[in-house]
Amino acid sequence: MTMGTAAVHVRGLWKRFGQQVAVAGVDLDLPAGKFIGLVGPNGAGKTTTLSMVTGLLRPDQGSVEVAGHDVWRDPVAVKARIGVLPEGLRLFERLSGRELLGYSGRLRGLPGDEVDKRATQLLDVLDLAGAQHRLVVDYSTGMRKKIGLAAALLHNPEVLFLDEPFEGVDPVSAQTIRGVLERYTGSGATVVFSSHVMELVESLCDWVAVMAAGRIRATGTLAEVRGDAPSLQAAFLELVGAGTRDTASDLDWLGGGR
Ligand SMILES: Nc1ncnc2c1ncn2[C@@H]1O[C@H](COP(=O)(O)OP(=O)(O)OP(=O)(O)O)[C@@H](O)[C@H]1O
Repeated sequence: MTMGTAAVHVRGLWKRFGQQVAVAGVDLDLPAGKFIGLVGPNGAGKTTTLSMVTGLLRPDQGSVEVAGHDVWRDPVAVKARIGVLPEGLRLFERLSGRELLGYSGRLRGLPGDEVDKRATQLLDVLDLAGAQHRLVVDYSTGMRKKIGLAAALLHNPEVLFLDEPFEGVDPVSAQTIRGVLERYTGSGATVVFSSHVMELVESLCDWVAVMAAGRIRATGTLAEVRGDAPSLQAAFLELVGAGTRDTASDLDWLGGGR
């Protein structure tokens, strides 16, 4: 696909869980070649939206195209072109890091020697070379995110989806992940990641979509979404209509040692 077109094109997306409306009519065009943040408070519908966009959860209504292909009519074409690091990532715990990459690469149809070459490079860049023969079950949270990221990147996808990729990751690993992602978008690929940490989104993304209560509240470049507000955080609080609840008097019993 060419630069300037939409990497993700969503129309009229809905998802209900019983009475709970998780996603309430989302329209979204995410530009290709950008580092994109999907931001919103807890429960905004980010994970539900990303699950529907990546073909993991069937929408009640609406259509999704990724890299020019319909996610629900042409799932194989879409899955070949995307990488996903889902929330609460499940990994094959009894494989070593290297075995996990070997397995992922073969599932993606890559030849064995190519998988080996790419796995060695990814393990190296992500600082996992020393732990490559340890079982994934013994990996720390940050190591799990990194090996999950390596598995999601192995087949060089056009679009990479990451649900809270920095949660539970220390600053050194975060910097490593960030370097890999910046290099990847620098070559024209698209990253879409969800987060509720505004500082992170502000420092990483060129483009953001703000979500609250199942709807998209704003989209555009950081400058466009920030507008006149002093920070993305301030713009965000205004957009999602955060109340000025008096927490201090609500919790008058808390603190002070007596
Ligand atoms: N499987 C499910 N069954 C019932 N309700 C669900 C389910 N998945 C999500 N929800 C509800 O849908 C809403 C949106 O949830 P979602 O996980 O998409 O939000 P989120 O923006 O990713 O939040 P967070 O930042 O806390 O992960 C929430 O109210 C949640 O309780």
